Amino acid sequence: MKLGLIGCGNIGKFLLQAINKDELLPGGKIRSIYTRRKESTSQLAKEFDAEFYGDIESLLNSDIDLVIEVATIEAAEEYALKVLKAGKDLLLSSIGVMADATFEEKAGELCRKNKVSVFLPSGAIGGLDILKSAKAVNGLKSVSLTTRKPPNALREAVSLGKETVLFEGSAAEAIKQFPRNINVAIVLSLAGLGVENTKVTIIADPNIVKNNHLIEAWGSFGKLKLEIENDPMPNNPKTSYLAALSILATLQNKERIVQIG
Ligand SMILES: NC(=O)C1=CN([C@@H]2O[C@H](COP(=O)(O)OP(=O)(O)OC[C@H]3O[C@@H](n4cnc5c(N)ncnc54)[C@H](O)[C@@H]3O)[C@@H](O)[C@H]2O)C=CC1
Ligand SMILES: O=C([O-])CC(=O)C(=O)O
Repeated sequence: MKLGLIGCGNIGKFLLQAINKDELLPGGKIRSIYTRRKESTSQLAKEFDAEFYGDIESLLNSDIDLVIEVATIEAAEEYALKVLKAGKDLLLSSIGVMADATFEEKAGELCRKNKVSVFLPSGAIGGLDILKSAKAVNGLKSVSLTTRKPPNALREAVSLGKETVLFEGSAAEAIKQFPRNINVAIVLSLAGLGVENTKVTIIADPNIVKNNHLIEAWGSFGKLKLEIENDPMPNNPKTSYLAALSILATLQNKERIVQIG
């Protein structure tokens, strides 16, 4: 698998180490990287035997077949469709971009036309397999997500003395107000009841140090209650380590003949 990266912060560096150094994706290599930070990324690219490109067109013209976006929703909005137009598969970490139905439709059209795919990792949560199974017979009735993070992992590091509910509403509204923090709500919506019908609560809790996500759902299958207590990435408390792991796992799974789940 010949891979390109858009963005190279915490998750990007994790992938460089895991794939190019630790060889955790057999036959896979990150060959090309695009960010807007020429100095620091060129240095990183050299260290991990990849090529730095200062513009997206050059990245897309390089010898890669799948692009991993690990930047921001804004970057995903700007570049995702270009990736598909260029005939490359796309893996998105900023899944919030898919909350926009028009964007999702355009991406689908390009995938069909160019015979490419979009991969959406489960990110910092789990339980998507259960929602998908429940939905198979339209038997899913309710899905909610309660995200609880330390204040420094939320927004522009809110400073609060006590537990505070910052948001209650739909996943569609949550991602508008918290584009850096709640991509998980959108992947949950896509697997389940959609962005308008997935309920989200975001709590800043000064008494915790981990990123906590509680998923509750019910339907004709029964009831689901799944709580994840995520260790944060060492250099970015906003991002859970599991989000980075899930990208690597998605790439590993793509190569498997026996598909699990
Ligand atoms: N699906 C999920 O569960 C989760 C998804 N995420 C998504 O992953 C993204 C990356 O996370 P981290 O690596 O921790 O963030 P980070 O802030 O450490 O790194 C982001 C990188 O993207 C680059 N970047 C920003 N805008 C860009 C642009 N327009 N063009 C090119 N590069 C650009 C930055 O220079 C930086 O290198 C987050 O912004 C978030 O959207 C994060 C956590 C969980
Ligand atoms: O990493 C997490 O816990 C969740 C997150 O930031 C997101 O979904 O954007």
